[in-house]
Amino acid sequence: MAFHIVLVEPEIPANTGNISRTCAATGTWLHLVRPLGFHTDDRTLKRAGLDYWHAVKLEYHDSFQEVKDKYKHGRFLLATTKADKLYTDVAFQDEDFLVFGKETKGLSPEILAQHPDTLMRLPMTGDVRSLNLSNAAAIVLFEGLRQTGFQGLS
Ligand SMILES: C[S@@+](CC[C@H](N)C(=O)[O-])C[C@H]1O[C@@H](n2cnc3c(N)ncnc32)[C@H](O)[C@@H]1O
Repeated sequence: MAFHIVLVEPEIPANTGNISRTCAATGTWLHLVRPLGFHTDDRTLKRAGLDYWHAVKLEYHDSFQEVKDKYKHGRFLLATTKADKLYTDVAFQDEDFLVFGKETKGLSPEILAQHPDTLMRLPMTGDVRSLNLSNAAAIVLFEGLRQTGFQGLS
């Protein structure tokens, strides 16, 4: 049993590398939806993931729809600055799919419209448009892990 992180068309290799390390440390699946803004042998990607890539449960997909078709019974929770609901008000469940958008544009209006009831946002103040992708993913994932009693190894 584990959470799933879905990155839709990620562009910056260091962000995906950081998230891969977080996934490896927590037993979380990582789903990368193409097109990716980097080659999978990118040095920055590898460096950010350190030598933990072998421990990542990794899948590639050609579209977000492909993820949904494969995991028909999955619950997809979408992180977006455009949500009303705070991520801390979500009751996370083991096996949830936590979905994040690309660095420049976020999730498309079409994808957001498919899941109007499961959008969540991280609170922000000031003129900042958004948080860094890998920070947003880690914050949401660890809230889900906290709620579901993840203890890790001592
Ligand atoms: C760098 S942000 C995308 C910024 C994009 N300009 C936008 O406005 O959506 C990359 C991804 O991180 C997540 N993210 C960043 N900040 C967030 C926030 N405050 N609330 C929810 N998700 C956030 C979202 O999934 C977003 O698609």
